[in-house]
Amino acid sequence: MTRMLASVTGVDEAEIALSGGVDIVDLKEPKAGALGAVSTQTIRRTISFIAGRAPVSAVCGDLPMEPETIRAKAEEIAATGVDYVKIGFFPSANAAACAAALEPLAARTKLIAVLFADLAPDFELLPNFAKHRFYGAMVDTANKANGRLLDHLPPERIPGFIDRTKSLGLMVGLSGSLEAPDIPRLLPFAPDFLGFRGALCGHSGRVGSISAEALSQIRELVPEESRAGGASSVDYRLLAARGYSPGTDPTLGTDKIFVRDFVLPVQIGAYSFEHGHSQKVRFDVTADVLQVTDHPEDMRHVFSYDIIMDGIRTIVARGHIQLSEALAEQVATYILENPRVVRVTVRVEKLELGPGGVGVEIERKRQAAGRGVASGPAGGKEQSAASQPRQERPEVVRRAAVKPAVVKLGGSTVHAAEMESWIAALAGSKLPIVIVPGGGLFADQVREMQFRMDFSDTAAHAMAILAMEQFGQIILDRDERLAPARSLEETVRALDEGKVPVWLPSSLALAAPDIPASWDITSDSLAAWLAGKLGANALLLIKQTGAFLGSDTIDSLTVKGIVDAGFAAMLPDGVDFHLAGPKDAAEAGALLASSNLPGIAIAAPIRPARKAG
Ligand SMILES: O=C[C@H](O)COP(=O)(O)O
Repeated sequence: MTRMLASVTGVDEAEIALSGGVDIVDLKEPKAGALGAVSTQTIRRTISFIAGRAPVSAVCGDLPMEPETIRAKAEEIAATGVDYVKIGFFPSANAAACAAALEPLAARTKLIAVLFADLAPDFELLPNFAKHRFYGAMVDTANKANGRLLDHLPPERIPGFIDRTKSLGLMVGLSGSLEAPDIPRLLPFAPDFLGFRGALCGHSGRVGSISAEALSQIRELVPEESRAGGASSVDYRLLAARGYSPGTDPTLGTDKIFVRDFVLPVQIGAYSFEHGHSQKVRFDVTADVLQVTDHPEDMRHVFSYDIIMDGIRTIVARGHIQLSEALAEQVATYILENPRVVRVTVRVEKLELGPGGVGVEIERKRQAAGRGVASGPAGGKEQSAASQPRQERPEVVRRAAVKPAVVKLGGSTVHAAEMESWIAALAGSKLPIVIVPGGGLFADQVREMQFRMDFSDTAAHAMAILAMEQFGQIILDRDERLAPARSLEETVRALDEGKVPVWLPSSLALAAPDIPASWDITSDSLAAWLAGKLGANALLLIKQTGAFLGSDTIDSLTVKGIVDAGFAAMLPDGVDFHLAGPKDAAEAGALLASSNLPGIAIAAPIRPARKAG
């Protein structure tokens, strides 16, 4: 859930912020620069007034990037007892040294590094902040007269910043002259908080005073975490402005929100001559959006067309796309993730392949049940596992002392340099894990032989499972802390003995009635299946690609082919799903040794309530 941070100058404005339900009260003097500091006396008085009703942060000021200057000021601010200390990192060769100088303080106070979108922020500093035990990082703007955050950091670059910061275990925030229309554009990227000052001051501007009315408008656009123990005070009809619409008013109709003639340079095409450069592509999108009121007055009541354009930009920024159909499908999936959208038409047109345009137009609708993005059977040839009665977990699992995470190591890493580091990281995990080997190159050979020798999917499925065992033997061969596990009993025993079990799937998987013999079911789905059998807390898929984002969903990952077609239906409810790619290998060892999973968390699919039993 994204929290709301409000920058205030002292007790008076803190009172307005608290009354307005702000999640984090941030002390800052706007007249003294981008990160103008207030006096330590003001900080202490404000902390005393707030009395624990909300966390308090305070900024250190626009300081020169000198390690000793930064450290001394941060110590002074921390001594007031604030919950978070925000430190500005302006462009400097000393930035890394400044981060290092703060490590002793970071060990006892939550430090948040502030980078500036309008000052060419160096995101390569993010691993430094993590290394020196910072608590979080955020982006703000330094020159408040020079535009908003999105003017300097375009929407398509934000998911990468957020995902990388989160993957380093840092809290992540966005701010920088944010205004009401920016909020529905930024919430889909799931930052931990959005920071505001200017938008809270109404017409008086950020050096004026914050107003209760302006703050209330912003508050209603950032979904409020339901207060512990109390019912959420939020009117869910208003949450619809950001797509939070558990139950919109059925008496109201739909609006058509459209984007027309939106032309972008896109790397697209299956032909070799279409690779290595971009071509103009025109997008026409029309979304049927559930109304939340028939008297729209402001951003709380509308679905922003910016969300459509940001989604297209974000998808296009991921890299080369083979087919117009795949691009259209990804755009439709992204837009349908917003629960208020009930139908979307997407037209993708290449403009440079001839005198006219060529392309595709698709229409996709939301499934009526539950108005969620139904993730029904993933198109497997047989009945999907999700629709089959769940089998009871064996006694040995129910009695197991630990609930592991299941980690699938992609077989395509078998020839990659980082495979060794992945295996070492997994073998050294303090988090109880079970490794599921991918089929990778061995499974590719099965597909090729099936094409040449024309044997059945059933035979191919069995051979692909044996392919997983072949890669499993390679993994086992690399580290003595690993142990083979063919049954649930062997898996639990290995965990109890402090070993890391490597699942050799043929015994269990070939006998399982709820695993269809289909190419829709690969090691992704089998890892999800095992997670269900073991009652795992989490499932991590380690991929040889990094072409995914925290804003991805299981549906979008399926469309992109990053998870297999059966995965959505096979993933059990309640299992946290994570994805990691090559860039996560470097930090994986440290994270696993500290019982953390590498990679990024992917939102659980919205599923119609499953029938009990
Ligand atoms: O982090 C919060 C900042 O104080 C935001 O201030 P601003 O909205 O005026 O850029």
